[in-house]
Amino acid sequence: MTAQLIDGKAIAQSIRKELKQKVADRRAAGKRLPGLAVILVGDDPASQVYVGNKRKACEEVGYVSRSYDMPESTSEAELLALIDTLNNDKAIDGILVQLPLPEQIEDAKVIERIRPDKDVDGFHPYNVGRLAQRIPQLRACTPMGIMTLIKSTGVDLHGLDAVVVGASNIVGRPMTLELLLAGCTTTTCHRFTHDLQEKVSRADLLVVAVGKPGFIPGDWVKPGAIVIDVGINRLEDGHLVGDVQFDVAAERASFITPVPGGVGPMTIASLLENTLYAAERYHD
Ligand SMILES: Nc1nc(=O)c2c([nH]1)NC[C@@H]1CN(c3ccc(C(=O)N[C@@H](CCC(=O)O)C(=O)O)cc3)C=[N+]21
Ligand SMILES: [Mg+2]
Repeated sequence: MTAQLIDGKAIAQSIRKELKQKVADRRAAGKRLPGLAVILVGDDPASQVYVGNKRKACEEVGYVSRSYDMPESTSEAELLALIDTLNNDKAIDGILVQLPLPEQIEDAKVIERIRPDKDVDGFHPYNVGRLAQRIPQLRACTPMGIMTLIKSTGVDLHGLDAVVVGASNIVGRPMTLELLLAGCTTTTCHRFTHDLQEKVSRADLLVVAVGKPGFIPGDWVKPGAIVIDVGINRLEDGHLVGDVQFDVAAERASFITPVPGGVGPMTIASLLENTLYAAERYHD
């Protein structure tokens, strides 16, 4: 392998260490602990793993972590009522509603009900709009964590051709906005894109978030490119793999993220950063 691994697990760990110190400083100054409410509706096993990791990370850094587990049958009105309560709760700086939600609940309605100053996922149209207008406040966690990973390489991003594969509201779109803000020339690819290989193979910086194991063949990667793999796909044998064919891509890339231990832990680190930001900027 010629690429350098970007160790998301280690970088996330060092962010948590810094946050833990900041929480200790707050405590010493007689300030309140940051508080995060994590809501899980239903019993999707992957969601349970992610939410468990978020709650654990919260406790590690010393935040108040409140958990709400609601049944699959929860109505939209019941979930909105809980959000209203948490919106008015002075001990809560951030509210995270784990996606996907059961089909009787409209995601957009729930996201828009969360007060923008408690939207630590950065999914509310207010916060997305702030990023689009290059005055970000709370930023979507996965793209924010990826920017931290990319910055750790020390590579100057100005003028790089960046290609994002995937255009979801939670990763692809805000990712493109982040890269644009950082000075890249951005291309966003999606299900209607013609000649994906041609786009991917001219990327100096490639971010893939499609959720299909090995979707991008390694030999599409431009020699020297930075490759960020957001996919977390569990194979039948229990193995986790990304959206990029890792072994071949790692022979060509300059830097590459592993799966697991790349983007996933950074998503959680960014959530914790956002929660402290919300406390300090909006609620102190
Ligand atoms: N409202 C909301 N906010 C989210 O941020 C959100 C969400 N909904 N729904 C689902 C996605 C996915 N996501 C992950 C978080 C941590 C890992 C993570 O910890 N990954 C570990 C491995 C985890 C494993 O073993 O499966 C790693 O990559 O090393 C992965 C994925 C947050 N998401
Ligand atoms: Mg992720």
